[in-house]
Amino acid sequence: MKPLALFGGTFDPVHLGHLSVAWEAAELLDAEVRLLPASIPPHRQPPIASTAQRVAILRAALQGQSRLSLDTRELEREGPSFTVDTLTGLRAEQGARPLVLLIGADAFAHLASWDRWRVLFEVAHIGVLSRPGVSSTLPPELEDAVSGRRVATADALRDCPAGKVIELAVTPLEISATRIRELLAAGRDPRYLMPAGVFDDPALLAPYRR
Ligand SMILES: Nc1ncnc2c1ncn2[C@@H]1O[C@H](COP(=O)(O)OP(=O)(O)OP(=O)(O)O)[C@@H](O)[C@H]1O
Ligand SMILES: O=C(O)c1ccc[n+]([C@@H]2O[C@H](COP(=O)([O-])O)[C@@H](O)[C@H]2O)c1
Repeated sequence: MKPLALFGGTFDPVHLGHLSVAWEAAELLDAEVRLLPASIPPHRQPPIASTAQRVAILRAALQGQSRLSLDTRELEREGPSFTVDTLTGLRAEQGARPLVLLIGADAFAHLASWDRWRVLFEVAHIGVLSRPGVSSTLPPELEDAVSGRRVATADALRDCPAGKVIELAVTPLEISATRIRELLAAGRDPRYLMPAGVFDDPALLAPYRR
């Protein structure tokens, strides 16, 4: 069975960096990949756009392809969107199917601060997406937890449902939602940093314009 990979984020807003790495992860892992917007991201300021606005941008961004889809389960839960709760729910739903949590290298370096973070390895594999300017050196506590779990090939993720860590060397794209918010707030048009469909409806990016 194809692994199911979840790519969580605030997506405030989604950009071509997200979509490109998610697409490459789908290819490298031969997996179904779902983008998983957080309702209340646990470790940052609340998003600028509302949940409905972020979802509308995601839907526009995903049009015209069928490899990446949207999973809105975190938006239906109250309180902070703890990833461990989401993956535990998915594990119950998906049986022994391999699950892969996709995380950018910057977010992965902070994994040891996540809620019940050691449980994550019991419910899913982790796919770490390289990101420009982010070192692969981990804090000692996280390195201890990860060493012994690393695998080099995607095939190794199919042998068991959870517990492995794979580094995915994706094409570096130095795009961030922070930069896109800055450009929009300054009245600029980040047209080629975002998927074309998002610009078809000017209302979609209105929350970020001043
Ligand atoms: N250009 C990129 N390359 C690789 N991973 C990325 C890239 N942009 C975002 N990610 C990863 O996508 C996930 C969701 O990120 P998020 O929605 O916070 O986007 P962001 O661009 O980092 O946003 P912000 O600038 O608001 O912090 C995280 O795991 C993050 O590391
Ligand atoms: O579960 C946690 O404690 C936790 C702490 C920080 C981040 N996360 C998740 O990591 C993903 C990326 O977060 P962010 O803040 O980089 O957009 C998103 O799915 C968050 O819900 C999860």
